[in-house]
Amino acid sequence: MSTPILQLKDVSIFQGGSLVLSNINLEMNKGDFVYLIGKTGSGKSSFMKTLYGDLPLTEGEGSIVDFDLKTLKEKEIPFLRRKLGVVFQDFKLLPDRNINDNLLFVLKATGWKDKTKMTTRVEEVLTKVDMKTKGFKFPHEISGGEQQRVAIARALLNHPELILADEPTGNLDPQTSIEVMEVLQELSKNGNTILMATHDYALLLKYPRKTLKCDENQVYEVVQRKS
Ligand SMILES: Nc1ncnc2c1ncn2[C@@H]1O[C@H](COP(=O)(O)OP(=O)(O)OP(=O)(O)O)[C@@H](O)[C@H]1O
Repeated sequence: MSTPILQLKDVSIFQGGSLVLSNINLEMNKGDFVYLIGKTGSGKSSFMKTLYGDLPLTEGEGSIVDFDLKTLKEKEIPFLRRKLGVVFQDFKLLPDRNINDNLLFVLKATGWKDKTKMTTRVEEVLTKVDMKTKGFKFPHEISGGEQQRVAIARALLNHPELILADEPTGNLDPQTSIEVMEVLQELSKNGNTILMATHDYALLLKYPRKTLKCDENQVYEVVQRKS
């Protein structure tokens, strides 16, 4: 059997010396889709930050895309991030360049050299999120939902083994949230592995998947009934 993409054993997460979450146990394998839910301040972002190396893992055991989170060194973090696709609530596109150049910038920064291959890859990921015809536009010239789709395309550039989406629909209206969710569902159907933090319960009901809830410093699985 192949090793899990993500494995957490008895992990506790701290912020500024205070316990945020304790006794987290989670295993994710290729193709899994898992939601992380919980109220504001319950620890979802701290959980995500631990996974992409922004918050050190000090208690428990954790491995992610073949990196050991407990022994992760500062200089390994860029290599970890290359195997992850991280999507944030606020898109984080560079405002001073168009969509194509936003994506090319990431490819250059991650070591791509061949111009033709780079252009092809940008087209491929923009096609996946249905944004191929808008690559010439600047971020301020497209809607919030479109910006988030571009941010998802950017996350896909280096064929991530795991996509971490932290409140990807947090800034979007309900209809646009569904459009972004459809993109994530399609990626999931095609074998991508996705962990998504959200407080949007309407999405959970519409797209039921395994759900972990952060509450009162604990993380536990919520059983959803499929209708
Ligand atoms: N840099 C920090 N230093 C100290 N405490 C922090 C820091 N960041 C977050 N916290 C605290 O950790 C707890 C969890 O915060 P976190 O941002 O992980 O929650 P969240 O569930 O993601 O909330 P939200 O939905 O508002 O983003 C909160 O009590 C918060 O005040």
